[in-house]
Amino acid sequence: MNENMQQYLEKAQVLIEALPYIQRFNRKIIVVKYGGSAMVDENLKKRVIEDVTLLKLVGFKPIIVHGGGKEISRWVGKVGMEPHFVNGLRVTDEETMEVAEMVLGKVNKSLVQMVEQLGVRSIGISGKDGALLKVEKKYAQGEDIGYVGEIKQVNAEILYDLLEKDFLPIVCPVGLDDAYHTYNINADDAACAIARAMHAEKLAFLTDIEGVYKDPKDPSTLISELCVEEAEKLMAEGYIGGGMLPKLQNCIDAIKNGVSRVHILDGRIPHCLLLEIFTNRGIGTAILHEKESRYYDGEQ
Ligand SMILES: Nc1ncnc2c1ncn2[C@@H]1O[C@H](COP(=O)(O)OP(=O)(O)O)[C@@H](O)[C@H]1O
Ligand SMILES: CC(=O)N[C@@H](CCC(=O)OP(=O)(O)O)C(=O)O
Repeated sequence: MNENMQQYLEKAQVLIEALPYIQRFNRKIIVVKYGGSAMVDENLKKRVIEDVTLLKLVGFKPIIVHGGGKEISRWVGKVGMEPHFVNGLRVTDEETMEVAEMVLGKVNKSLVQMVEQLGVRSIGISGKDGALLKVEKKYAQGEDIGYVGEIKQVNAEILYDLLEKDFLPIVCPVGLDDAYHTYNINADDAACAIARAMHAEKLAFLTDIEGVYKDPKDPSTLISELCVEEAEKLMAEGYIGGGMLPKLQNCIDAIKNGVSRVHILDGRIPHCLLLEIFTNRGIGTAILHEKESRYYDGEQ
């Protein structure tokens, strides 16, 4: 066999290895939370969008829920204000809300544009559209943090309709309360609530860190599997900080409420989503109901 033929066979082997995973996730809903921290590099952004588009084209039903926290902070700074967070949630006064909605809207349409460019039909909506995300005011440990919303209802039929018509929905985390005021929603909260309401098979958080660390300053402490009990213990003991707090809290919530597989992945690794879904390479941190192997052989 010549060298060329050998290379072709290796490529075919890679493709055929994806078959059990394609069978397993065929027509299944996968919610991808695309964090603002992993959006800063345009090339990586393109890779992420290519991955999600590929998932759509091979028969999965992906939904993107995006953030944009870093970009919001940049613009908040530009208008002369200081960003403030309590437990990973942005303190959102009226002016901050205005900036956040503008920035998130822009991020939303830029992602739609990239998906459309790859030939897949996409619709970008905020939680206001069709009252997708109904909220009530959220407090951070009793503290008033302004227009921050806690999701109390997801009108999932809008997303089912979009999926039915073969669109790739892209959701931005802004919602309405009963009095039709605008609220800022942490994108991890939005992704989790949507995954629960849509009975998603998988929820993947793409962020800018390898996964959950016991000590973020020590790379050898990366945790590849975390059951709910261990995750709750890590949070209670103060090992988790910043934006990882709402993320991990939402991972636990999703797992407890019927989402089968929840992962925190490093969006800085090109094609991390494909690697996680189509191989058993085990990247990032998998959150599990209880201790089990994160791998499956594709025949379950
Ligand atoms: N124990 C921990 N393990 C991993 N990351 C942590 C931990 N504690 C705090 N973090 C921080 O959480 C950040 C991820 O949250 P965030 O910046 O909000 O990302 P995203 O924009 O993707 O939601 C990491 O970059 C890291 O600085
Ligand atoms: C209430 C709250 O914190 N809202 C977030 C919404 C965006 C977000 O969550 O973006 P990332 O996923 O990139 O962090 C914020 O204003 O930053």
